[in-house]
Amino acid sequence: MSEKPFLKASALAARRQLLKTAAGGLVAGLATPILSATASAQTTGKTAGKILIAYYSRTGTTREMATQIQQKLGGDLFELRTAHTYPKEYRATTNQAKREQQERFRPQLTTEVQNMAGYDTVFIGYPNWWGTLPMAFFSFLERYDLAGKKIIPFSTHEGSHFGSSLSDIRTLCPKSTLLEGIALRGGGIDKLQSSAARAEVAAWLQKIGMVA
Ligand SMILES: Cc1cc2nc3c(=O)[nH]c(=O)nc-3n(C[C@H](O)[C@H](O)[C@H](O)COP(=O)(O)O)c2cc1C
Repeated sequence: MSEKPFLKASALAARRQLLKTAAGGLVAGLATPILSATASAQTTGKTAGKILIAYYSRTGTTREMATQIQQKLGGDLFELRTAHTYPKEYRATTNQAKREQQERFRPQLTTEVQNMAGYDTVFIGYPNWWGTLPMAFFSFLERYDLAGKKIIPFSTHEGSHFGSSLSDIRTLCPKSTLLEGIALRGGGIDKLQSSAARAEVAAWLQKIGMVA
């Protein structure tokens, strides 16, 4: 289950991203295609209709971050799920994911956002997979029109930080405004539930002006 193999593989991408971030900041522009439909969104009611927290998580680590964000801000939690599945075994999953990335596969999503037009801010949360977003998020960002919305990325990883995901988001969503995100080293749900990790998430939300 070790994710250490990714440290080397993605170190370059992470470094490139750091340089890009330092040079250009994290602000960018828009999105692509559309849709809306049935929901798997839940709401606390505090900020219903304004903030969407969309996430993909295979083993629950990124879900934990999404939940913490919702606890702080309210908004609607939305989990991306796919029609196809991944093997239980870690290495088999990474192999499948690698093939999907090489083939630019777009998984079919089985959950849908009911009214994307109603959201001003869309958090997108994902584990770093082979240096970028899981392919399910490519499906998502190509499917919904996020033009004019704020996109706030959050990610968990095992050494690659955001990898090249931020530039991939900019490419997919050129008319959205990409705010500063957070990438936390995963290491399992327990680690993300620690007070240190919670404090990091809270400080980041404050820094980007989402909480007073
Ligand atoms: C298919 C796959 C590819 C991965 N690729 C990377 C990677 O390139 N870099 C990295 O740091 N971690 C990589 N990881 C580790 C995950 O990003 C990390 O374990 C994450 O916290 C898992 O989040 P989740 O529990 O929400 O699924 C990969 C994991 C999987 C399953």
